[in-house]
Amino acid sequence: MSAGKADGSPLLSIEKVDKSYGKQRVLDCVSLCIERAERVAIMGPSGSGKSTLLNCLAGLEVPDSGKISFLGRELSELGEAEVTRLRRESLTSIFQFFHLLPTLSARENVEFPLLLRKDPKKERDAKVEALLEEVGLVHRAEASPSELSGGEMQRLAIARALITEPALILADEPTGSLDSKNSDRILALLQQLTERHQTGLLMVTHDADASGICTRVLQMHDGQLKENDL
Ligand SMILES: Nc1ncnc2c1ncn2[C@@H]1O[C@H](COP(=O)(O)OP(=O)(O)OP(=O)(O)O)[C@@H](O)[C@H]1O
Repeated sequence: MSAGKADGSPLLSIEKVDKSYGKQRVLDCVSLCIERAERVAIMGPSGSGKSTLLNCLAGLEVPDSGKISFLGRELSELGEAEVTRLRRESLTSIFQFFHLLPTLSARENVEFPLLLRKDPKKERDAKVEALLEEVGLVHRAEASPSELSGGEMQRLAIARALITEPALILADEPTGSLDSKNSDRILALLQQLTERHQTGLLMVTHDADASGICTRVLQMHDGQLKENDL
């Protein structure tokens, strides 16, 4: 079970986070609180700081000041190994260009996070099979990622992101490289699976349809985050 899931702290708490590259302030006093199983979209112009915020949340960038807590645990107080484990198991990501492992089959890509934490084979097989079924890819389980369509690759990436039952999925333009039919299918799947598994979703997107599956939509402008009136 994911650390801290049972206590009363919010899923994610961001308090007054600042980040600059040289003289450019990219995140300007960003604060945000996300409750468990909430789906939140961040929209805003190119260069406004959206990916930088996601990178800070994923532990890939370190804010200059401010506080980020995930399930009550402050990221800056965790060691590198713990942040890596968090990203692998509790706070997983999906991306515009999927980031699948090209030398592994579809099934092995989904299984990989469970192998890393040494789950027994029987459990791994059952979980992988169930998730491949949920994303409609059982028939493509032995294919390599390069043999899959863009929509199939993103469905596989979603299965891999969900296999460890994370508390939060970070999604950076998850429909950015898909046509509208595949994009609709991915969004429906993301909504359905995050609801079913009670997984939080924080999505950066330019796509109004994508933000439509979220319960809250925020706007980023010049490094500042503002809530939309829906
Ligand atoms: N590692 C870096 N070093 C220097 N500047 C950076 C770095 N990463 C991002 N930036 C700059 O910070 C600003 C914000 O970038 P960021 O990628 O967060 O924007 P974004 O809102 O995600 O944009 P897009 O919608 O185009 O992906 C941009 O001006 C970018 O050039």
